[in-house]
Amino acid sequence: MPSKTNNGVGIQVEDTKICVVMVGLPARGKSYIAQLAATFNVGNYRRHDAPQPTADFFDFSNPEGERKRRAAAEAAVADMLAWFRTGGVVGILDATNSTKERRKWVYDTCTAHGIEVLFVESKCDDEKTIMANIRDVKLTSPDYKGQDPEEAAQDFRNRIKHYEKVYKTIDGDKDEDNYTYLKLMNVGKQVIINRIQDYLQSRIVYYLMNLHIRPRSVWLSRHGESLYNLSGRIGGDMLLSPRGEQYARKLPDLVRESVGDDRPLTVWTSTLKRTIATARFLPAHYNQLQWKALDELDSGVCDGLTYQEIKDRYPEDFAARDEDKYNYRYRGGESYRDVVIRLEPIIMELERSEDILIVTHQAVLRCIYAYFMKKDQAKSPWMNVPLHTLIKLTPRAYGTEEVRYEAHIPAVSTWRGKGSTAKHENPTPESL
Ligand SMILES: O=P(O)(O)OC[C@H]1O[C@@](CO)(OP(=O)(O)O)[C@@H](O)[C@@H]1O
Repeated sequence: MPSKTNNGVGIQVEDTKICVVMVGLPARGKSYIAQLAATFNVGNYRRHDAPQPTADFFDFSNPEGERKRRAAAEAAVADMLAWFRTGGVVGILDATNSTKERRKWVYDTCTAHGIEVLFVESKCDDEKTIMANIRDVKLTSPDYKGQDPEEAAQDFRNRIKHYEKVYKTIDGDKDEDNYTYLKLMNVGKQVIINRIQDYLQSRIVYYLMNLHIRPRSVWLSRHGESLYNLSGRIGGDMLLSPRGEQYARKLPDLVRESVGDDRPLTVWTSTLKRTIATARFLPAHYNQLQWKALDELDSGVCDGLTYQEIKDRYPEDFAARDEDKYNYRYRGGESYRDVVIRLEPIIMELERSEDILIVTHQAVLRCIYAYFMKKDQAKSPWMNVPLHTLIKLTPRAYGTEEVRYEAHIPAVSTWRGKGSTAKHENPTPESL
């Protein structure tokens, strides 16, 4: 019997481990979807042996190609199993897994190791989406690095043709009816769900059903420098300093420079004065929404104190927070882990949306940034996120692209190193 544990939101869940196995032809958004957890991308293993193969490598009647692709799949699965043994919970096996034989092998191997399998098939016959994916892959895949874009696109189309010859959709016939699977047709227009059995599987399905693979960007900004930032106090609901006010006035230009004039944008702020004030000069035709879930980490009894005051009044708490900043919960307040959990609806809505600009706070921004950049959430509380900087994140099949726009308006640093109570400390290179 599997044991039961608390999943951090107060719900008892079975101690399950799940391998999400992607299925589908190339250029159907699989790698894009798979960006979102610990991913074992068979292509990355194959590139050790065959860094930039042409399309005929993927011809299923090419024995050399077959052998190398099989070896890559075995290496990826072996590493994934080792990762599960170190405590991993949800792993993604990102490959085409386009034949029944390959799926059976993955299924048998995982279940023999006590790991549940959830197949996620992305089917798509919408030419526009496929072309956009081909363009994206051609621009970002290491397979085509340094190659002529047109030739790369043609070669990639030929590769897809080879896969089409052997590809079998998961059709729920007698061979595959016992599998747990989610089939997403044309980027979620139609969805088929088969044999979803437990809590974790249903959470993954809920999450995947909210994803889309259309191109979009997310812009992130902290509020302008606040009066509390100036005095080194945390939390509160203060207005902006004169330099913070300057940033608010400059933000529309920074946004225009990055977004362009006619692209529609939705702006999300927290419910606190400093983010609302920072967003107030943005064009009136941008939809603006305030989210309680974007409010700054609640510092409970320490709200409004400086780090020195916290250390003087609550020395044990100060030390405990430095010891484990991600899990430490302020008395009467929150931990970073709490913030990550309360951000779930925000992440879900972000995944459903097109272009969004979020004006929020240091702790919240660290968590959102870590999510998109696949950084370890447990390390994110020590990350430096400077004031007066607009960050543009664009999720792509092979990672999220980042561009930063600096307003060149001076602001204090609110970064703090472990053990320090300094008010405006300079960030260390590791924190950047
Ligand atoms: O978790 P640490 O590093 O203490 O930083 C979070 C803190 O960042 C601050 C600034 O120091 O956020 P904010 O951007 O909202 O002003 C504090 O209010 C908040 O408590």
